[in-house]
Amino acid sequence: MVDLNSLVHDIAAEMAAREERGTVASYIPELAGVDPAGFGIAVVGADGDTHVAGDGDTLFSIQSVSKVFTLTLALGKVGDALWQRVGREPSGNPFNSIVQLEYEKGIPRNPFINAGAIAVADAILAGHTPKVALGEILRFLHFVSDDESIHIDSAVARSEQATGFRNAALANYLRACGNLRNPVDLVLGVYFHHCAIAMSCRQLAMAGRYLAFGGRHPTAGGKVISSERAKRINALMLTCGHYDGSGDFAFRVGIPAKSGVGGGILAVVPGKASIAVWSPGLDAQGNSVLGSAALELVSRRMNWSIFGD
Ligand SMILES: NC(=O)CC[C@H](N)C(=O)O
Repeated sequence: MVDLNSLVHDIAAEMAAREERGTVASYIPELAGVDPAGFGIAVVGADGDTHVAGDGDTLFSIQSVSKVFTLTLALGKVGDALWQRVGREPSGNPFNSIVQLEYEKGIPRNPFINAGAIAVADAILAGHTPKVALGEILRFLHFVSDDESIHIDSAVARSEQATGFRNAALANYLRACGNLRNPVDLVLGVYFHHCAIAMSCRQLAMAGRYLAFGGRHPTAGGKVISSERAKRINALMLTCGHYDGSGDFAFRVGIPAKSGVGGGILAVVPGKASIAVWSPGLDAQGNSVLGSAALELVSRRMNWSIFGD
């Protein structure tokens, strides 16, 4: 049996020595200054044991990883009706692509590309103020991670709000197609702020437990969501969680996971573990280079690919 604690420490040491680290996202000015040397990992197992190594307690911008949590909330609010406004297919296009949205008449391919997540933010906003909607998102994260300290990094939110012209284009196009019910600027405000939530690998791995363990909240008891819904969110993470890199990630790692341009990845091994990794250097698809490499090692050493031993 592989000792998980030594494995995460071995991986952190190996990643610290790697030279090929990718490029830090610079299109959000506030993220451009993040040190590419960072690497963190945290694994929470079915027994509740937590293993953390490297910079696993360093806060980073979770960016698109937040879309897993907003999807969970939106499904809780509107149920399967959400699928009339957002699809469930991999996009095969960059996360901020505009072309497909016009071809497909304002119905985003899936809830994890930007257009889909903006429609999801609209479903959560649903006539509330952005402040109330964001409070709900944060409360959910506090609950699932057992950690009340999780907050929004307002400098990152402001930075993206000032430069997020592509996202504004996507939101306006959704609105033009009747797939946005609230004012564009309010929906974008919710979207930019939930992307700007700061978390550590430890907090993120804790937050992912409900997806790894059949919708259950391991410490509070009871269900966060049904096991059916957890299964389906995991399926979307596998097929769409890494944008146009999702196929390659499934091939190499074989675990449902969601990435963000802050360099974080939340990975869910059903029944076995919730894992978070972070390293800010990205590949051409906007996915963490070392984060993916670390998950590939974990998957191989633990035999955790969902596709077999
Ligand atoms: N892939 C990502 O993490 C993108 C999220 C980022 N906030 C954006 O909208 O561009």
